[in-house]
Amino acid sequence: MASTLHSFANAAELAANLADKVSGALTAAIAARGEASIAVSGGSTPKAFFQALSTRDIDWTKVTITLVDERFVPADNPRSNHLLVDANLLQNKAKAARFVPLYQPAASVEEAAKLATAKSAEIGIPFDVVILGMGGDGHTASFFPGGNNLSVALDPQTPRGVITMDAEGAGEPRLTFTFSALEDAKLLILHIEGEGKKDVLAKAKGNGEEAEMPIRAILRRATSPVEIYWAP
Ligand SMILES: O=C1O[C@H](COP(=O)(O)O)[C@@H](O)[C@H](O)[C@H]1O
Repeated sequence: MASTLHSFANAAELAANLADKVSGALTAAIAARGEASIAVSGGSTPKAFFQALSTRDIDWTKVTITLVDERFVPADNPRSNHLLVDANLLQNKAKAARFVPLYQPAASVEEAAKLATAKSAEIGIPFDVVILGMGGDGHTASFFPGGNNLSVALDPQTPRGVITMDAEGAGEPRLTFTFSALEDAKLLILHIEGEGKKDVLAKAKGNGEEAEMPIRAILRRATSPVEIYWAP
């Protein structure tokens, strides 16, 4: 599917424009179905966008928020994506939203993935909005190059749900939605910032294996168009 690049002068401008775009999509979903869903990424990039979105005038009581991926750490761990969402998105008007975490306090990450799959199955499909990030190694969600479960994660036949991922570049064991759960979002965004990530994106758009740069799976095979939001 095609991708479109939206470039902004700076991160603040990007955050405001992306918050407007997402707010419009969530509001339209609520008008059409009475509810809306959004899966967001963690990492360092989305903070300003989360803060902008949290102030938007949406009927947040009808919005379910989840994560595209998470570390297998509890929500009070500084590396938790849940913590980032709590501190920056589940604030202001967005405090009224429902949050479905991927981390579950289970004995193993495999057990947590099963529990997260069951809990997230209650969210309507496809997601109304998915916001992906991208690492400098070309990973997105927790689709890491060299990941032990990468081929399963990227296989379009793998059912929607949450699976585990171990990879050298990942730090902790990870929980991630599968490609099949993310690729058909009604609004599919790739949010990246910095010249370095623009270079990584250009490389990902070139020839090469998906396993080498898993973002390629999204750029090449997502059934929804990919809206790329970039600022220096
Ligand atoms: O590990 C992760 O990293 C990516 C990118 O993070 P960033 O710090 O470079 O913005 C993120 O999209 C993913 O959700 C997160 O778990």
